[in-house]
Amino acid sequence: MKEKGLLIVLSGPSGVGKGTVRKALFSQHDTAFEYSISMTTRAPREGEVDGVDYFFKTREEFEALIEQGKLLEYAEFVGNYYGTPVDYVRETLAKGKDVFLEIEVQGARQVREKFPEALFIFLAPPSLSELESRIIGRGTESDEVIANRLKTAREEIEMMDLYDYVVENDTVESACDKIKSIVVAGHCNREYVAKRYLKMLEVE
Ligand SMILES: Nc1nc2c(ncn2[C@@H]2O[C@H](COP(=O)(O)OP(=O)(O)O)[C@@H](O)[C@H]2O)c(=O)[nH]1
Ligand SMILES: Nc1ncnc2c1ncn2[C@@H]1O[C@H](COP(=O)(O)OP(=O)(O)O)[C@@H](O)[C@H]1O
Repeated sequence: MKEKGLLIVLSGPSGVGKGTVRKALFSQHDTAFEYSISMTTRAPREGEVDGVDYFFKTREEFEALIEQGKLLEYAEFVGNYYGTPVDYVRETLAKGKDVFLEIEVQGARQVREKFPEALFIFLAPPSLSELESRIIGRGTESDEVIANRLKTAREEIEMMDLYDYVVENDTVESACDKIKSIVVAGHCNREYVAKRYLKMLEVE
């Protein structure tokens, strides 16, 4: 029987480039993991498609999903809910496929508790001033929101030590390469641990 797939969690502070790196990863043909499309109550942006970018839900629908235990994790971020559909994740892992989550840090902490065997990757900015430039450069927020995001980002960065790996988002291309290498290493480690156990069983 094929072994269960690996759950990969990419997280990091707001504005570090999680969405950008995730989109770049999934535009590459040799990316062998499956992206788990999140649920959200935020309104679709221009060009976003329901069931492709997100599953767009009303607050009532989202709260019903929480009550029914349909979410592996969820968090409220800048006034909207975001969450990961648990059935998709479990079914895909059971098929032996790797599943990739791109989520903010509160959600990642919940996954850590429920799926301690997942591979946790923290995307870090080259510096705080670079993070500030990226948040400002995105041009989507007011000065007040930017100041708030930066304060939150400092707190989010402090959560870095909960992760297995830190990847610096220097260039998008190099961040993608590093993430792929970590996933390969994650598989090798699991194989190594499984083989060691098998050996132990033979001895006993
Ligand atoms: N906890 C959690 N966070 C999510 C999920 N999906 C997306 N996010 C995060 O929600 C934040 C806001 O995403 P979005 O509204 O698309 O705006 P962005 O700031 O342009 O990426 C980002 O930090 C995403 O990583 C999810 O399923 N769960
Ligand atoms: N490696 C990078 N170098 C320069 N700018 C980047 C890089 N990665 C992302 N950005 C830019 O930083 C901003 C924030 O990226 P985004 O993907 O929206 O972050 P997040 O999803 O973590 O909130 C965007 O304007 C994006 O184009």
